[in-house]
Amino acid sequence: MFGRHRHDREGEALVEQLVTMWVRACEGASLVRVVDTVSGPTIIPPKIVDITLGPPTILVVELQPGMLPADVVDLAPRIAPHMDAWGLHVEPIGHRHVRVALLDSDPLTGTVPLLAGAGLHLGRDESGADLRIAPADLPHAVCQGVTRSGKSVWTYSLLAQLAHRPDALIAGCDPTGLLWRPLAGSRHADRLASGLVDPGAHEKVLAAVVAEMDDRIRDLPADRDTIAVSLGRPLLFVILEEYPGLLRVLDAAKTRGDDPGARVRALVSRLLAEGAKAGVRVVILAQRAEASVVGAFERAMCSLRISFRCDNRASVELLHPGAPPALADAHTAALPGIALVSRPGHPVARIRAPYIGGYPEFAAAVAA
Ligand SMILES: Nc1ncnc2c1ncn2[C@@H]1O[C@H](COP(=O)(O)OP(=O)(O)OP(=O)(O)O)[C@@H](O)[C@H]1O
Repeated sequence: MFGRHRHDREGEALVEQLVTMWVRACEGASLVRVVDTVSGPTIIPPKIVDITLGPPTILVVELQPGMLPADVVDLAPRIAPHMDAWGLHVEPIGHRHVRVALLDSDPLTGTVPLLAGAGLHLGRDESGADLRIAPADLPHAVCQGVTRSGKSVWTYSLLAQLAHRPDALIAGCDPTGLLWRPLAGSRHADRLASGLVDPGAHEKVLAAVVAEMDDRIRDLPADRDTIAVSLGRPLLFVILEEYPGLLRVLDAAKTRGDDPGARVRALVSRLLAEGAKAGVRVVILAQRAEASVVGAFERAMCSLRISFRCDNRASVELLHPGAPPALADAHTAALPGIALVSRPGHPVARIRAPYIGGYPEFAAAVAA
C-alpha cells in the first residue's frame, strides 16, 4: 500500500488509525471529490500514499483531480483537530502531491534569536527554516501590527542588521522620536527626521532622498537599468515609522495654499515607483495598513508584506488578500513576535520574528 517507517504492530495500528481519521476529517471539511456512480454519489478524499510516523508524523497525500495544494492549506484548521494535531504544515510536492506534517504544538512558541549571516534575518517559519533575504533582493515592504504585537522589535532587528553594513544606509521618518536616537552622530544621521517638533523636517529628508534617487537614475550607464550597489553607492533603506501618524499630523497642518501631507505622499510614491532601480528600498510601518494611507498603489509596490497581530480579519486581508479566513481569524490572537508574511512566489506563511531584546539591546547593537 504505502511506505510505513515503523514496522511494528503498534505502528501498523497507528497508520490505520491515521488513514481513518484523515478520511473522516477530509469528509467533514469537504476536502473531497464527489463522483456520481450507479449506486449514488461517491466521496473520494485525497489519498495518503506514504506515512512517516513522528513526531512530527508526515503524510504524503495525492490530491484528487481539481484540487490544489492551497485547498489543503485553506482547510487545514478544520482538519487538524480531527487528526489529533495542533495544526498542519502543508508543502506542495510537484503539482499533485502535498507533504502534510502533523504538528503537536505551535512550532513558533519559542523565542528566535537574531542570527548573523549573509542575508537579513527576518524570521523563522513553521518548518524551522530561517527567512533570510539579501539586502539587495529585499523589495519595498510594509509591516503592520497593533500595539504590543512585536512590530518595534522586528524593526529593531532590521535596523541592527543594517546599521553596520557598509553597503547600506538608513534614512527615513520617525514621528515617535525613539527609533533614530541611537543613530545620532552616525553616518546615517543626515537622512533621519525625528519627532514632531518640526514636521517639515520629514519632508526635507524625503525630498533629499528623492533627489539622491534622481541623481542615481540620471547617472545610470546606457547599458544598465539598475544601479550597481557599491560602497560608494550603498542601498538606501527608507524606513517610515508610524507612517499614518505622520500623515495625520501633516494633514492637520494643511491650509488653503499648502498641503504638506500631499507632498510627502507624492515623495513616498516616487520612491516606491522608481526607487528599486536606484537602490532605494522603502519600509512602511503602521499599526494598521489602512487603505486611506497605504492605498492600492502602495500595497502593489510593497511586495513584502508582514502583519503582526491585527485587530480583525479585515486588517489581515488588507495586506494578505486571499489568506485562508481561519488563518486570518486566528492571527487576531497571535502572540507578540508572530507574524504573517506574504512575498512573491510563496503562499502566506506564519513566522516568528527574531528577538534582539528590548530598546536597550537595540540601542547597544546599533551603536556598537
Ligand atoms: N520576536 C519576538 N519574540 C519574543 N517576544 C517578542 C518579540 N517581539 C515582541 N516581543 C514581546 O512583545 C513586547 C511588545 O513588542 P513591541 O514593543 O515590538 O510591540 P509593538 O507592536 O511595537 O508595540 P508598540 O506599537 O506599542 O510599540 C516586547 O516587549 C516583547 O516582550
